[in-house]
Amino acid sequence: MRTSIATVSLSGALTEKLTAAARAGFDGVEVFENDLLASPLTPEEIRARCADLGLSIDLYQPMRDIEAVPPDEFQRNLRRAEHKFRLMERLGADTVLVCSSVSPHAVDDDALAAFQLRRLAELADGFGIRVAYEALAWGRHVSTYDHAWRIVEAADHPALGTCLDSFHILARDSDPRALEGIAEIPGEKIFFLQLADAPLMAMDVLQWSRHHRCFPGQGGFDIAGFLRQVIKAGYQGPLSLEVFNDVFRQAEAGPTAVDAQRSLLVLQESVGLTAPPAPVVPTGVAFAELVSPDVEPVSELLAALGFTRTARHRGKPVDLWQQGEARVLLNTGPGARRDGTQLAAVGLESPDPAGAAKRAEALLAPVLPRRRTPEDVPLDAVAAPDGTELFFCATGRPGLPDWTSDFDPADPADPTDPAGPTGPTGPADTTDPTEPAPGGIHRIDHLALTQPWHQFDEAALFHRSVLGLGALESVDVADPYGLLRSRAVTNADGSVRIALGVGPAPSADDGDRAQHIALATDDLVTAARRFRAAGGRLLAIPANYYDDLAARYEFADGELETFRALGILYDRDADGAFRHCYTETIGRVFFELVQRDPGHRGYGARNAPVRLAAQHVRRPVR
Ligand SMILES: O=C(O)c1ccc(O)c(O)c1
Ligand SMILES: [Mg+2]
Repeated sequence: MRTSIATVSLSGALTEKLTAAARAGFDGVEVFENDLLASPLTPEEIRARCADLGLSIDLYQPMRDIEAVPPDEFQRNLRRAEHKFRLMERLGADTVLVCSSVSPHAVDDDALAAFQLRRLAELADGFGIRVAYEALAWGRHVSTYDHAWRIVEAADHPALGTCLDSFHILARDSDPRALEGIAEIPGEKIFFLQLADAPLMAMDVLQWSRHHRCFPGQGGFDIAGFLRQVIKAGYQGPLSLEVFNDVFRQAEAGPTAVDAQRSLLVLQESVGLTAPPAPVVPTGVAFAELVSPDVEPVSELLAALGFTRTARHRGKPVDLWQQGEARVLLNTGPGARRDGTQLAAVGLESPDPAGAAKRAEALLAPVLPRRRTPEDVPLDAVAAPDGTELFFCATGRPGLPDWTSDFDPADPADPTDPAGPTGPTGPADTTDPTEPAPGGIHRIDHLALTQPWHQFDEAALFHRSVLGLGALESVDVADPYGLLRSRAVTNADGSVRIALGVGPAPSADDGDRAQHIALATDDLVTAARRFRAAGGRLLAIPANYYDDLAARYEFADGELETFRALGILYDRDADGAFRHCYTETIGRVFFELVQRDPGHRGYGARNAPVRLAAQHVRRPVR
């Protein structure tokens, strides 16, 4: 179906909004009156700009407080409407949205509302304009779609139809049975369809609508179920996004428009209107790639964690550090000095790397060049919204490009290999790095990626739709200097877990942009002791935390004291326990050691405030 977006959904001046919408592939726009009023362009110039960009103006909106008013006031409303119809003629817009009245002068009289809307439609018809009547969820007398439709039906004029807005409908009643009436409306009388999702919240509906709408798939409403009813009705018009959102108002229009278009691509797929390449769900984490100008401290940290430097990239300053199935690439190339230490790329084990990249491309993810240099193995990779590069990997699978082919085993005898095979801390370790010692690390448990403040919802939708991961509920975590939101996306067996976070506020502070790599062990106490014995420093946790743990859970003799001594945090639910501890932070990055009971699906969210406070203690005061 055609796609459209309301200018109110994007930030910037009208021309910036239009450009962003066109670039993201929208077919049309709803011009919001305020955007037009504030524009230095004449209506004719706006019309021409839209035409140049290949955008139709699908709706002009809103017209307010028209119907069910005393006759003299209605006359003034008609005069106001006529002005707007002339404006729309100049603009080349043929449909106007009329919201149900919120005026204290409006009376509760459907017959009067129908009569006056019919008069308005007669006037509009003379200009070749159609009127789409929408029930605002907080309308004074008309607040439901079925009520608005009854009035439109009673008015019975070809230039009068209804506008369905998913927010107003689902915010009032999301029971699937309440939506069945939509399919009963003749499709040609649904003049317009506005789509918006929203997180489920208990708050005043007007505030909810004006500040918290989001794109389909980013909130808690069943937009697909709603859309199925609209399609059943026979609606033929555009799918138009109308999203009032405080974050999107501030964020750059270009990426927001892409996020918006992606939401519609996914929505259309979910109701069977389109069939893009299917998601190829990743089956594991092949590697995490750090870029760092600080090769020594990072190498020392990896070595203390029990990693062995097993290989080096043939063409680039990239080392592979390995332990069990956990692989960390340490890239000290040119980008490192510019960006400091950060997690720049993630290798995801993929059953079909090329298919995964096709899916990503179809959903507007930026596809990265397959080869960085002519010698490199061609790898499929895309950029996530935060810029993290996602490589679709086929590690050790014959017949498919294997990233490990770009690496040569580290050679202990090679005098040009300054770090030596185990890094600067020690001699060659002759044990097999794929066989972790007791208390060793088996694999990457999860990756935690802090998103730019305005891309949290986009990131969750991206990882779900592009990668086919499932999203858990978002959790709020108190940080001493603000609130952190976190939402995990995972595959079904938990072999890929990514915790997406967003920091308290826009800030240049590395701590607020922290990323971490959580490493799985079967024996955290031993792992923590070994790390310490190898010179590693664990994040110290306050004694108060352990007093609280003692109150909440029963521990075996001495266990709590051991946790206290090592800085081990503990959480438990019906699915088992989660034990974890943290290393110090280098640049944006720290490591977590995790011992997860098999059924446990959490990330220690309950402990996060304590961990965050402890990390702040170690950072300079602002
Ligand atoms: O919040 C509002 O006033 C408003 C205006 C126009 C709409 O289409 C809408 O859904 C809400
Ligand atoms: Mg609306």
